[in-house]
Amino acid sequence: MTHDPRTEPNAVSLADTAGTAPDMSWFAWGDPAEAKELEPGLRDLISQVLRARTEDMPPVAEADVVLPASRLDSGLLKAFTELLGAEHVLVDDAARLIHSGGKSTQDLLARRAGQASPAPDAVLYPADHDEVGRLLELCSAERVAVVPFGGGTSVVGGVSPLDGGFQAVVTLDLRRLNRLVSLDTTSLTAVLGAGVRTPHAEAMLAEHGLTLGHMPQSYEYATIGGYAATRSSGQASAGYGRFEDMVVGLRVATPRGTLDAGGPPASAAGPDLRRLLVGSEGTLGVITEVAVRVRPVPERVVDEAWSFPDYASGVDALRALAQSDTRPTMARLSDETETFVNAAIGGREAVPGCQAVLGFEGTDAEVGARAAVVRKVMEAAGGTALGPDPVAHWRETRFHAPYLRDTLLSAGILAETLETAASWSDLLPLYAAVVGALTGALEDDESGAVVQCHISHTYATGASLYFTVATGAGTDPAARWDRAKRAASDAIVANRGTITHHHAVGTDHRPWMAAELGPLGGEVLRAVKSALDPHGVLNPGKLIPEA
Ligand SMILES: Cc1cc2nc3c(=O)[nH]c(=O)nc-3n(C[C@H](O)[C@H](O)[C@H](O)COP(=O)(O)OP(=O)(O)OC[C@H]3O[C@@H](n4cnc5c(N)ncnc54)[C@H](O)[C@@H]3O)c2cc1C
Repeated sequence: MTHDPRTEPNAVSLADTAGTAPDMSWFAWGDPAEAKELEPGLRDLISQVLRARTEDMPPVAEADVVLPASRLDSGLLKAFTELLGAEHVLVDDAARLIHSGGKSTQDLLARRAGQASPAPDAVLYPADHDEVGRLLELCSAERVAVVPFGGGTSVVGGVSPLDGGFQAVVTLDLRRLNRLVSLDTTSLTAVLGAGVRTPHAEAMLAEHGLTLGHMPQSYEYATIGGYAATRSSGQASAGYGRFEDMVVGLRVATPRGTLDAGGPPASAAGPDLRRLLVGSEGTLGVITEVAVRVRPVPERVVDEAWSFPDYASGVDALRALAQSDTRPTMARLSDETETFVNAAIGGREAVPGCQAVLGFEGTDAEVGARAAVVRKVMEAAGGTALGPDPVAHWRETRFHAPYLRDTLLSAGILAETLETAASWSDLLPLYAAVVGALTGALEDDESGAVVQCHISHTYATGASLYFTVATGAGTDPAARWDRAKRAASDAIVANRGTITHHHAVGTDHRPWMAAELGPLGGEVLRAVKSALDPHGVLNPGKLIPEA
């Protein structure tokens, strides 16, 4: 991404604002105080439904977590300290523990049981692009593995500090790259530091009446660089697009130097390098700045829920919307099981069939008209309008689910998610295959399983499927989930789904990447990596399939 002087007259430079939320808990999502204990009656009911004997699974005390000793030798420590300053090179156990992995259920199970291995040998906090560049040159020369770390919300092992066989591994926490670098109010673009978390980005943009409109469930902690590195998708993707659609340009530090990609609104100058770097998950370089498209803060939000007799008719309705010119900003459709479970959790009477929630954001003048056109499409597809209340309930509770997962884990119940996407023609067979694979892998003497699903991202040619699974933890919860995840991933690949729609690849989806890319596709990625990262120090063991 180039800093074009032609945009300078409109560029607004802001002071370096801290804006960083506190670290998340080492064993849970966010602030563990938010994960309330499960009421005994509710726990009995869930155990009965799951046919599981549940036992408490409290986390060990932090002092009892086993961390491998730091392997950083005095020469490396001195070199990092000279580069960043001593206060930005941490080798203490508390910093290494928080950076020992992401937030998948497997990550949480391991840490709750007292295992934080692997852990980074040091956590480094560079201040800007140049420091990141110099660190990468040093790590490449010294053969030290580097793991970029944004918010650490990866659920696929993306931030696991694997050393790739090198002498040491360091985690690069990018929180100090936290500025709104520039804002072009004519072109409606903003350049944001990679370490900016979403609430901070939105607060800085709101001062100018602007918004990014990217709201994944992890938005409180996830960062701009992390979104670009993983091709994230937010809850209002129908209107605002996926994060990659918002990215206008990128500045990336690599062991070989700086790569600037993108800038102009469109180009025919060969393959789009911006697209190559978006989704590269820290394996090709460290994203330090992202230029994004921004929009005016919506004047009005209109919500409407709908019910459909069954999932198939709801899917048809969402397809009709996605293929029409007039679309909502947010569209989600729960299957029968999720519709029932959501109503039960919310203490509401369940509507029969499936529930869809739609949201419209925009100007006063256009939102109502758009909602009216969409209403006709929903009615023609057999939907019954339920009014705005169910959507209001979803909006109130939508960011609480990660805390519920922690509550359930402490009570001996696994609740985990996985996702995929496919064309409209393949969607329902894929849905049935994944539900079958998960229940087949999990239903046993130890427990039954509840598998529910929703569509939350729609496109003209297809949609995503997001599965939530609840099952008793059993005697070996990690092995139990591993079995289920493998069965689901095999079913996804066999039924023409993508191995991931928005969670990214990391370590967990890597075994299925050869099937996703084909042999030549894998070779292309390996060739690009060896051009940018000749010694392979960047995020080893992630994303790129082995030869
Ligand atoms: C409860 C929960 C809900 C979630 N909901 C959603 C959702 O709705 N939509 C969605 O898309 N995802 C979701 N996720 C997944 C996750 O939040 C996203 O993948 C997010 O984009 C990660 O951002 P992060 O800043 O936390 O990145 P991290 O977790 O820190 O890193 C993710 C990957 O990107 C790399 N990386 C990070 N920053 C950089 C950088 N600056 N340069 C190069 N590489 C980098 C890391 O090395 C790693 O491989 C959810 C996760 C959780 C735990």
